[in-house]
Amino acid sequence: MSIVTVAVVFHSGYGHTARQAESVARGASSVPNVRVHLLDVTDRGADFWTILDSADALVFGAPTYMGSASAEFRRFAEESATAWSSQAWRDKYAAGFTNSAGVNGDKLSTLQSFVVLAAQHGMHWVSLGLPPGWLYSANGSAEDLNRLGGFLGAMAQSPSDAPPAVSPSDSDLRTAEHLGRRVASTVSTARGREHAVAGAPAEA
Ligand SMILES: Cc1cc2nc3c(=O)[nH]c(=O)nc-3n(C[C@H](O)[C@H](O)[C@H](O)COP(=O)(O)O)c2cc1C
Repeated sequence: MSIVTVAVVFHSGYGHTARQAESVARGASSVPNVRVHLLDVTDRGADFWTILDSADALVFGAPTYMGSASAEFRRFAEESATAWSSQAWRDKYAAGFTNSAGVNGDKLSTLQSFVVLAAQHGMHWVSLGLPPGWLYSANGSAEDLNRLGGFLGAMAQSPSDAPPAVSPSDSDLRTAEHLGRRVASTVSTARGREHAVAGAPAEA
């Protein structure tokens, strides 16, 4: 069984989205034969772009600032034009997550910007794959997975006066963990199929 690699590439100004990123990484790591890299766009090692170019999947994460991804993440996105020019990320898998203070907070706008970024790179988008929780049912609770009801990716909410030690909530972190697991499983299954097809005897 070959190893697949998932890179979680994120920005966090004050530490809340970093907790979400760690949860995504934990979920991806729970899938066998998966190697995970957790990469902060503002703290790059010399091999930052090499890791991204060689990963099977990239999970983009940023806080929602003024209705879209933070400027630091946008800088990274613009710098990825170099990878775009050589189509280095074509046919990789992509997914995304965001966190903001408002329950809505225009988080969808941030996730949509990640989808467009992935599409520009020719990547395959992996959705969250969870039904909406909480207020979607009279029996729902704030402890539900996907309590914020996103479909494109994992959403989290951190009240402005709550430190990262206590926010995002446990349910939002479990939702992020689910996303990481889903991306890693999706890539593992897809790469397994590709190997099976490559190894199959040619038809007569
Ligand atoms: C410049 C700035 C703009 C923000 N804009 C929004 C926003 O549009 N919607 C929202 O709900 N929260 C907004 N917030 C709140 C942050 O999204 C929230 O505090 C988040 O938890 C910060 O994540 P971080 O600790 O990873 O930076 C904004 C915060 C800052 C500093």
